[in-house]
Amino acid sequence: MKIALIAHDRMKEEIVQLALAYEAILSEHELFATGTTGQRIMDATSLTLKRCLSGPLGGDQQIGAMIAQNEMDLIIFLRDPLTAQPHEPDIIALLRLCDVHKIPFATNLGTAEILLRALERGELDWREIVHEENER
Ligand SMILES: O=C(CO)COP(=O)(O)O
Repeated sequence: MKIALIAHDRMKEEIVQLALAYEAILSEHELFATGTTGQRIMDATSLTLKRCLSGPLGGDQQIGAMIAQNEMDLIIFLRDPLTAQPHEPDIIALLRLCDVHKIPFATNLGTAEILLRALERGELDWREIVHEENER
């Protein structure tokens, strides 16, 4: 599965802790991240992530493009609910595309943990069927 991990600055420590706690599960998947988030996770874990640009420089849009092509299977995006972001339109666009393609999307730690446990139990395997149908 292709999983994107993204966090705003005030949430970076949370996503690093999440990646550490779920490293074994995450290591079985293809991981993507926005620039700084990806670097922080790679510095703290043994995970390898494909890093896009930093969010404000277009990283959200790069991940959004993958979602638009229905290539992304799970998004964990720990958004900062208390700080305005200069690239808010990119963030909203990413969210909207997840809804268009029915991609599981977590915006906080509570939901992120539920989704990662569901992933471990194989409850997101329906995404493989979506990919097979897209290839036809
Ligand atoms: O701004 C972001 C998401 O909107 C995250 O970008 P960075 O991971 O580069 O900080």
